[in-house]
Amino acid sequence: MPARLLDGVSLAASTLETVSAEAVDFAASTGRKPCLATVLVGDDPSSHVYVRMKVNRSRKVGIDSRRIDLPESTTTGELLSVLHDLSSDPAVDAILLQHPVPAHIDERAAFEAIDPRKDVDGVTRTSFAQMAFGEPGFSSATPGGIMRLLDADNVQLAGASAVVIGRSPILGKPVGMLLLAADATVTLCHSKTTDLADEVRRADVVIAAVGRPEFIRGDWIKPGAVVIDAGYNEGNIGDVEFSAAAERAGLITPVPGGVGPMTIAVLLDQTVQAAKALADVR
Ligand SMILES: NC(=O)c1ccc[n+]([C@@H]2O[C@H](COP(=O)([O-])OP(=O)(O)OC[C@H]3O[C@@H](n4cnc5c(N)ncnc54)[C@H](OP(=O)(O)O)[C@@H]3O)[C@@H](O)[C@H]2O)c1
Ligand SMILES: Nc1nc(=O)c2c([nH]1)NC[C@@H]1CN(c3ccc(C(=O)N[C@@H](CCC(=O)O)C(=O)O)cc3)CN21
Repeated sequence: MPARLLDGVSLAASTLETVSAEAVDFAASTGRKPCLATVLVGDDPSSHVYVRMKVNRSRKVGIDSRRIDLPESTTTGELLSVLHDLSSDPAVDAILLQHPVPAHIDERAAFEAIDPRKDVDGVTRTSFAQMAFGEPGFSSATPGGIMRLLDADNVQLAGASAVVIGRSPILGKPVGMLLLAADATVTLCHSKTTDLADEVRRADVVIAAVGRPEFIRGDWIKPGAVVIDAGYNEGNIGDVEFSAAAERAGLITPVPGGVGPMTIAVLLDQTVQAAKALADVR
């Protein structure tokens, strides 16, 4: 029996209705809109597309954005200085540094230059620790979106075997922590994993976060499994071989229309939460 679809478009739309109402309330009480700064280093065309989507969506829900595009040749020191300035700028509530940065930049140092109170993309070690310990704080945007999708469909995670393919700092690793905090038995796979097919075959919940089109084969999927495809590759193609996987899965996210819209919804939700929290202490 073919899988049911997990609809990220409608969950994102309902989330953003609430976010938009909160942004209006914030503006009414402070006289300004919440403000998200996006920082992009280099000229990767798909990164520009993602940032543009985030900026457009912000505007629609009543969030201002400040776009900072830096050249490929930017040094770690220059990037840290931009991020420190944004962190101390009272007109900025939230900061997103687009991953990946060029290889010559120390990405971890850059993420740590973001004030954790403005870390709405959940990339600092403070946010990571909060996710790992199940404490309140900002989730990484995509992992947070994945958890909300699972929750909206009442997917049982306690005791489930969850297999994550990918361990990037913005996706695989933090989603692993959130699944663990939800009492799943978690396996994180990566490029050195010896038998990926074998790991995936055991999974009740599969999270694909590799960045390779249709890399996860449909016939690896355990019948009835929940398949979350976070991959977003050239041509709007996910990391899962969708049509074959949908024949076996119980529940599956489409690409587009699954995880992507939820990433932006969580980012903007957390932007309004950051603005409110900062306004209280300023
Ligand atoms: N929809 C959204 O909102 C959203 C958000 C973020 C990312 N994405 C998409 O998700 C995908 C992953 O993004 P990312 O930023 O996490 O990518 P990334 O930083 O390039 O990380 C990719 C991960 O996949 C692993 N990997 C690579 N080749 C592998 C192989 N042959 N077998 C097993 N694992 C392998 C890597 O392992 P090593 O660590 O060993 O190198 C790494 O951990 C991309 O398609 C990206 O566009 C979508
Ligand atoms: N720091 C950081 N945080 C991120 O969340 C992030 C990055 N970096 N780098 C790039 C990836 C890719 N991301 C995204 C975010 C949203 C969509 C998205 O909304 N996709 C829609 C399709 C929209 C369209 O193509 O028109 C979808 O339905 O999947 C895709 C990729 C977010 N990403």
